[in-house]
Amino acid sequence: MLDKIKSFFSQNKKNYERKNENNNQTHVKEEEYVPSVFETLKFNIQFLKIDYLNIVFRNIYYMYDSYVRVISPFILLEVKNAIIESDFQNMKYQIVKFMILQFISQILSFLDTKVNYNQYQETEQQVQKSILENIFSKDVQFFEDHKITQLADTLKQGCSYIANELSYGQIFQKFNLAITMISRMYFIYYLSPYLLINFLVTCFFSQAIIFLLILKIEKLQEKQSKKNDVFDFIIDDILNNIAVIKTFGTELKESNRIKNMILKSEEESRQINDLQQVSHLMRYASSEIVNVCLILQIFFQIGLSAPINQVAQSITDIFQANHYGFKLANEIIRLISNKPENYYLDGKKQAGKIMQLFKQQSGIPQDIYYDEKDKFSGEIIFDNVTFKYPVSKDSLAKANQKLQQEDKFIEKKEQDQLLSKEQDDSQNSSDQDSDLSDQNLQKENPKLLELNKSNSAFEREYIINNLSFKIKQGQYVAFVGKSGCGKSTIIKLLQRNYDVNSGSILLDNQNIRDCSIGKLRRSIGFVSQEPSLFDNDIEYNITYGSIDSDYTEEDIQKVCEMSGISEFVNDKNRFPKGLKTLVGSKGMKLSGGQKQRIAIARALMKKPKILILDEATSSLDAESENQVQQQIDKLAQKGDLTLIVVAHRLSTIVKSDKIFLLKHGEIKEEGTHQELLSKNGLYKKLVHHQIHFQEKLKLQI
Ligand SMILES: Nc1ncnc2c1ncn2[C@@H]1O[C@H](COP(=O)(O)OP(=O)(O)OP(=O)(O)O)[C@@H](O)[C@H]1O
Repeated sequence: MLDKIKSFFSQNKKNYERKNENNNQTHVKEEEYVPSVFETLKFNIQFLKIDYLNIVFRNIYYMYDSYVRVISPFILLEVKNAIIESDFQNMKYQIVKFMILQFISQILSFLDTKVNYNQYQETEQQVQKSILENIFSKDVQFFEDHKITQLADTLKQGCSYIANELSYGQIFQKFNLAITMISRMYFIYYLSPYLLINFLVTCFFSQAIIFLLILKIEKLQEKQSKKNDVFDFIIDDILNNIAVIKTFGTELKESNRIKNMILKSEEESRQINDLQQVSHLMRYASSEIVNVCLILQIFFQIGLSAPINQVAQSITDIFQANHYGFKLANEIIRLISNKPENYYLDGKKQAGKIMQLFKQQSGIPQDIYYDEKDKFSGEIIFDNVTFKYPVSKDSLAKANQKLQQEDKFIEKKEQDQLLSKEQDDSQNSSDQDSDLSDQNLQKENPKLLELNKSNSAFEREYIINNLSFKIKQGQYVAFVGKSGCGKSTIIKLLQRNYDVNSGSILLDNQNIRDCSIGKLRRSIGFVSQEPSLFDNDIEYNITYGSIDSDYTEEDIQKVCEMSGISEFVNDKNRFPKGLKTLVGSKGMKLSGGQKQRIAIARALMKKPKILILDEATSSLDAESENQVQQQIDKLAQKGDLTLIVVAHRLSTIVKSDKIFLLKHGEIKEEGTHQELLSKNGLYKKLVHHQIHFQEKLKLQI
């Protein structure tokens, strides 16, 4: 029988695996970390804010409640005996005692719910704050390795999980449940020790069968939850790229992709549902079987000598105990089984995700508290810098997934050979084989690549090679070069998004590795090619750059003039609300040029010492670009700001003090526009190329 059940499961498993072979997952999920119960407890406890009054109250309540639970069946038995013996005085006394005990219990229970709720909320807020601070402390590499939706998920679900685990209710309720279970068992023992033995044996036997079913359900649920993560990721990707989907008219393609995923997951849900129904049925049936066994025993052992109403009451109490007996049997079976990871699996996984988040140390320490006034003056030195991008976890996971698939393929080949040899015994061998392949996938594969270990599969090429240059304070410099030559990488290194592999970057002669990252970031104003705006009004976005709200109306007007915002925001027809106009999600209600100007204003509000414009005017039309350029030139003339411009359109940088021409991460030429032209080198070629291209365009028009 057991073999049949096993082979039914293994057949299902094989079908399931076969159906999933064609499911190409675009997103690779990190291995889940499942901590032990003790680890989880140790981790959770750090968030516990101890409120002694609260603990004392809850302790009293649960002690009292446990006492009532223990004593109640005995009082009711007393009442019955009093009725039988016609001792009405005692009967009245027992009934009043019982009612008072229950009444106090209800009042305490009401107060307890209130106290517990407050405790839960406080803990949840505390956990939220800690997780958020932890996320803020991560460096850029971390966010390249993690999906934002998954982080948001961890933040939301993790908080409620920990808060729930830590609410005193949970801790004491478990204690309370244990006392109740023991007291009920004692009551049955009090009636007859044989009754207790029968009760425990039948409970354990039925629970063992149900446990097997639950294991299967949990495994399926785990697989489904992994699929759901991929599904969430794809939905997120689709929504983020909705404009692309609309432009390419690929709605049907995407909806088919989702439909296929839903169909596959529906199949799994159906399997889970079927198994759950069987398990419910078994649970119900086993409970009834236990009851019948016990009733029979009562009639044959106690019933013959005891009055009928005492037997009836015993049966009622035993039915109640039945429920607790099942619980106890289930927990014990789970603990003694070799599958401890299935014990409170969901909760532990939640804890595991948060623990991983806390364990991962940020490569570059991120200090979020700093002195606003402490800024660099703006002198920059790159001294023999080399750099290559670190290997991302995603590419590592993808490579490892490939290795695992290769292993699985070899494994399958071996299995097929085995199967053809042992055709007679095919069901049993397929069962073992599928188990084997699953275990092999999970066990540590020595071939799997590890992060931070050099491996030819991941050798990245150097993007920056022995780069040295100096930018004086207040200088206006530009970086030019072909796409992919490393211009933006230099900017990222200057902001210490990544650490250099060798050499050093100095600001005011201080290595940026040795100074606070807060000071560095507050000294630099940065405008990227595609600025990201907050879903709020224009003013909020502009003033976002000012940390301590230390600005006046004039400051706002000044940066609006400088960045060319005044020009469009004063148009009362199109912007009736002026600076209070909402920009929409990601600034979608504004044109590319308008967004760009807001980003420039935001960077200027920060009062930086170094302003970096990375292709910042590329999305502006010729007229707007010219206007913004004039403002940039004015800023540069003032000389109190070091200005670094990355530009493709060379016309925008002719006025710069120095131009660096890059090729493969190396400076090939440097000097002013005129100096470089007279060199007759790469820069001149680039200029000629652009002039030629523009003239060609004009002719076509
Ligand atoms: N986060 C990253 N991880 C891995 N490689 C990267 C990353 N960012 C950029 N690269 C690679 O580094 C190289 C230099 O990129 P970079 O953005 O610095 O070029 P660029 O000169 O600014 O190009 P463009 O003018 O097109 O913006 C490119 O080959 C690019 O693919």
